[in-house]
Amino acid sequence: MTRLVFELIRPYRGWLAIVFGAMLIEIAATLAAPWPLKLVIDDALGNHHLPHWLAWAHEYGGFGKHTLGVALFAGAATLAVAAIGAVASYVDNYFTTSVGQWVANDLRLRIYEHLHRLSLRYYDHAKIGALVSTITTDVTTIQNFASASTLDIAVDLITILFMVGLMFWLEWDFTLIAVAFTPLLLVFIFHFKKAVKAATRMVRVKQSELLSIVQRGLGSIRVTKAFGRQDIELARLEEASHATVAAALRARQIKSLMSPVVSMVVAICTAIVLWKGTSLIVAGTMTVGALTVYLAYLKQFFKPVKDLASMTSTVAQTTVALERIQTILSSDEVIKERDNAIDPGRVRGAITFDRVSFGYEKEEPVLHEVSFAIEPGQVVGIVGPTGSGKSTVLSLLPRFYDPLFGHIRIDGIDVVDFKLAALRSQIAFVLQDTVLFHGTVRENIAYGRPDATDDEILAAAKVANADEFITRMPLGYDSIVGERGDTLSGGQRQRIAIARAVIRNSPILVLDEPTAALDAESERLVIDALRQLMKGRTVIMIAHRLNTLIGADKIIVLKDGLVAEEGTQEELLARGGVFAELHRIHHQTSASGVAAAA
Ligand SMILES: Nc1ncnc2c1ncn2[C@@H]1O[C@H](COP(=O)(O)OP(=O)(O)OP(=O)(O)O)[C@@H](O)[C@H]1O
Repeated sequence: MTRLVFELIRPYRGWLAIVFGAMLIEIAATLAAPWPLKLVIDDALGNHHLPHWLAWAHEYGGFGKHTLGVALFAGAATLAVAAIGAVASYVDNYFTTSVGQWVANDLRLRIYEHLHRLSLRYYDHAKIGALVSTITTDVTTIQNFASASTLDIAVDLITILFMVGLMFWLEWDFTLIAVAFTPLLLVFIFHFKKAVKAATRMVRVKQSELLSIVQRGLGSIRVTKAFGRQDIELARLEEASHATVAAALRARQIKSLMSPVVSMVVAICTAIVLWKGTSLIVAGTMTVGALTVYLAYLKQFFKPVKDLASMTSTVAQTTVALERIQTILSSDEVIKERDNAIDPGRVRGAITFDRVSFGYEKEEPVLHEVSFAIEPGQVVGIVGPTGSGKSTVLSLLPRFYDPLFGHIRIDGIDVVDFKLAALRSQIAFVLQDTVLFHGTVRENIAYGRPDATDDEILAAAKVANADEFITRMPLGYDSIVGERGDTLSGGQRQRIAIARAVIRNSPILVLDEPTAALDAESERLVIDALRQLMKGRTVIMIAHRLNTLIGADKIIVLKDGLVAEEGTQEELLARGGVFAELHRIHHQTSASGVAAAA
């Protein structure tokens, strides 16, 4: 974690040096502030002359030659000290805020970039709400800390040291009594730090859970409404919200003890100083001015101590935030690219699976030694009962996951030897349910290739049978779709997805039953568009409904993660195995469906 902190602040060390300089000046100003008061009490009102160490001031405008001259000097000194302190404080604030903002910016980008590099395996377990919470709240906590307290702790410690030094110089024995309670305070603060940290961590965990629940609940609002289960969602939120309140109150309870304890210690020390100081003045061994400086210091001496005490909670929050960020950054479930990875340019599209075994969890294999070969330009259907591993086979091809054993090759090159971007650019997807991003239709089509020209986008939409409905939209290609944009029908979304794939122009096309959710008319339009898209490409398509195996040259039948059969439709039917059985069930259900409808 320390490494992370150093990495984060390294680019800003110049600014931090300025901040540190400004803070030292502030400390000097703080230490100097009570001295003019001492001058007024001891020298203006007392012996009417500046002390000998200020003799130089006699030369200037009569400062110090008479009572009011001393007072004038004290006044001028107060102003000068305040002005220097104010400038230093401005510089300090300006640069610390900048450091805070930029550190937060760097962190956000770094986490988001890392999240994008993580493999889908990571997201099988991760809670998106918690990740959102880290990239927003935890980063803001660090930003606030960096802006407000980065060097405050160091400065507080330095101030305390200097003050104790000066107090010893003024009256050492007296100081010993005054600060005798401080170690007790430090022990107290140290012990509380641990409790505060644990409580803070719990608060953040509960807050993240809250966000996850809201995110999940709103994400599935259609289902919730359809089943009228708002009460369950509300109850879930209520429970999490109560847990958050309980955790926050527990943390508050611990933190609330800090301030009163410190205040009591301050009061005890001040009482001792007042009592002992007065007796010293009466005995003539101490001046009234010295006691004033002493009391001012004592007040200021406990301010940093108090700050440090209250900072324990800020420090705890920051440490917890850093821990949570570090957990994300250190998760290395990344699909790794080899150092000597290659970009072979456009492939021809030959695909081989060579004894590929895979499981989402190591102990639960989903694919067992799956082997098959696909020629460039072939159309291959993958069929099999539900849960047999069809989608899994497809997600291994672009390396969403890596196989546990075996090799997947494209044009004879192992997919792990490709540069990731090069590998993925060879493959276009049209899936069952297409996600449209918030943006124009144009941008959504160009998502397949951001540098596509308007003409290319138009041509792709035409091939995808999408141009006709897009031009009928009020703003045509500039209509906003996706989240909170115009809603499109399932068939229209699929045709935009096909246009996306057309524009990507990849040699390999992966279809995961893109017509599954469509009515007959939309299905006809989409299949028509797909036929156009499939021309000249290697196509792997998953088919749950066997009639969607449009013009497949070959069918691979999976069962329980094994390749059960392979061949053309005719061959497989003739064989009377798994495929023939699926075919029989399929026709039976279609027939009974037709009978029921009749
Ligand atoms: N992300 C995941 N994490 C853990 N297990 C998974 C994950 N995705 C799928 N599985 C499991 O892997 C097995 C194969 O799933 P897969 O989705 O590949 O089958 P499928 O043949 O495509 O099924 P369907 O026809 O229902 O879509 C199933 O047992 C499934 O529960």
